[in-house]
Amino acid sequence: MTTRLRIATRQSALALWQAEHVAARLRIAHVGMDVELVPMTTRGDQILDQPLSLIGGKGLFLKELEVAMLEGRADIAVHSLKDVPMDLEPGFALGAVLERADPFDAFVSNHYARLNELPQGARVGSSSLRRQAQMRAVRPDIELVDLRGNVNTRLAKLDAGDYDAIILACAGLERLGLAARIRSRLEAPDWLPAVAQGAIAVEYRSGDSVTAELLKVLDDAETHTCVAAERAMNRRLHGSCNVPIAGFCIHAESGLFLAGLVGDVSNGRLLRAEAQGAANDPEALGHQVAKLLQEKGADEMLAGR
Ligand SMILES: NCc1[nH]cc(CCC(=O)O)c1CC(=O)O
Repeated sequence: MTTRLRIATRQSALALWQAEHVAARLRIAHVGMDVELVPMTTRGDQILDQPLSLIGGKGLFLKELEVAMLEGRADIAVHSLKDVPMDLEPGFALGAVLERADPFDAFVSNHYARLNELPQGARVGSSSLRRQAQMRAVRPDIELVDLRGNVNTRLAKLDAGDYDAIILACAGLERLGLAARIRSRLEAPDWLPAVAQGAIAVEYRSGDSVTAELLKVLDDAETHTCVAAERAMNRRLHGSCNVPIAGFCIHAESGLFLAGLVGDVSNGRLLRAEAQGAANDPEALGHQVAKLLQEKGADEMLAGR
């Protein structure tokens, strides 16, 4: 039996919380197992002065962790699934998707309780094209200002007075004990989250069947199914980094329900589509919603035409 499992993780407070959470779950599930964190810095963490889309996208947050697994310095890596590219590097797979936390975005401000209370021309910080496009759609008057860095850095910039409000994921704030910063939720169906937002995933070397077996206990089937539909939609719409795409799937009594959205940051135009599908084929539903969006012009919008 494997007695030791090492978890590669980024060193942001959120990443460490998530890795610790997975470690604690593994220790409970596999009594006597020695579970350790292997914290490391990624290129995505180092380059903070440029938009992610220009420096190589979300994969930058995974690379160093994958190298650690290849070199045998770690056995698994823990990620926010929304930061994981639609196609993993060859030789890697997701061994578990944990039960989803609050999937929605949070409106965070020291002066205003909700989006529609913001004065004309207020400054809102977010570097997410998805958040920017939806913001532009509901409030074309808002001045969108770039804001990168980890959750605490972004809150510090808000508190310094650089912004009237910022948009963050509820899940990240809750995990860091910062739920009190959530002034209101930006909820479906009006405002859609990033594909897989709120879900934590565990990556491993796909040949490592021993580790795969150990991870199974962490998997939440319902979350896994929903994020499979969302990620299938995103993959079909093409997976280039940080695109203005949102998607949210729920498991209703009658099956899966997926809502998708593609936006244009320059003018706040949004394309929306939704469909229902069978719970045993989330990919088919994802592809169906992607097709509906493409029929409305998603490809042209995403290509900037
Ligand atoms: N882009 C960074 C990131 N990746 C995952 C989360 C939140 C946690 C989650 O979605 O599981 C965040 C912070 C944010 O968007 O506010």
